[in-house]
Amino acid sequence: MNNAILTTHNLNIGYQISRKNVRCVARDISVCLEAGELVCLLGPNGAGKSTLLRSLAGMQPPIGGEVRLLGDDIYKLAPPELAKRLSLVLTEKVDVGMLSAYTLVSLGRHPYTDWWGNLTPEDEAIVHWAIKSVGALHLASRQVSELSDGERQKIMIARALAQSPIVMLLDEPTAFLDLPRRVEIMQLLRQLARETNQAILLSTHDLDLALRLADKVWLLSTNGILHVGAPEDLVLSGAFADTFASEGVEFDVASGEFHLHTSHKGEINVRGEGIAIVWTIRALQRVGFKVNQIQNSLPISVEVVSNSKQVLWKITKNKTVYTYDSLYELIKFLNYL
Ligand SMILES: Nc1ncnc2c1ncn2[C@@H]1O[C@H](COP(=O)(O)OP(=O)(O)OP(=O)(O)O)[C@@H](O)[C@H]1O
Repeated sequence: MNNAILTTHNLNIGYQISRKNVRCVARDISVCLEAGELVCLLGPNGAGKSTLLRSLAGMQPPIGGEVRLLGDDIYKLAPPELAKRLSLVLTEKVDVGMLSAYTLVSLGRHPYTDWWGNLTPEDEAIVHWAIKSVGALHLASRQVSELSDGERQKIMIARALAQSPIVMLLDEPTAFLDLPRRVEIMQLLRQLARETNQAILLSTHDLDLALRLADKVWLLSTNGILHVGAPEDLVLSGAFADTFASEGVEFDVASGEFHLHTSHKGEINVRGEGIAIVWTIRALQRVGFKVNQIQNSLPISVEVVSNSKQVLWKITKNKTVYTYDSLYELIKFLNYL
């Protein structure tokens, strides 16, 4: 079934840097955004994520190719019609003066209101619904300038929702937020895509969250190629590791995490159960040990002994047993070996 809302054909994006010279950032992009999907646009710094979002939003003419929104060329749509179909949330903090959160969200109804911007009861209901959908009814009467970054981001999303678009584009909506707020905003956007059947595309540097929450990933590499697929498809194809390969850091396909290159310190046996063993393994890997949970014949072994009150680490080296009550002390001991 094809639920494509926004499609691109052989799109080349970039900048006209002089009369004769063009800087092409990415080329030959033929993709589509589908109804009800949350798509995360990932890529290293400078890959062209913001350029792509602006090009899809009709704010920056492409160097070649086309962007179609419900079949219409986006660059030929009249601005009011475009605003009814597409909303854009940018990262920059906008100076909105003394506006209340409610008033800011109600500006999202601008494409539908009369010349004076009067809201009908139906507009008011949509504004109320948008604020409620992002869980921000308690913020409605507050001044936007007094809101925290996370609170303001919710209000900006509500404003975009109030526009009743079919596509929402967001440039780094989780920048400046702490981890719980980032998870909350990403989950909210995924839920909104499902409930409103909108297509939502957001750029982010939150690779871990995108891997866990996105229906689809658009992965833009620095050579201007866009890889598209389920997050797991891009991990399995190696596109993820290749795109983020850099000196000192590598993507671990097995764990889905990025690891720093650390000098290899040797292999170590680890035994034990429960959550303490998980964090013991992480601590040992962090400092460069290869952990073995099966073999028992290695020169160094660690046993994690835990009860409801205490965790102890018993380390055996050359038949001598040393006991520590913190991973910090255990690692310190291993670093001296
Ligand atoms: N106005 C401009 N004129 C010419 N080149 C530009 C302009 N704006 C950006 N660029 C270049 O285009 C490339 C892509 O920039 P863009 O901001 O789209 O990347 P990004 O993936 O969003 O980066 P980041 O993750 O750092 O925000 C970069 O090489 C940048 O230097």
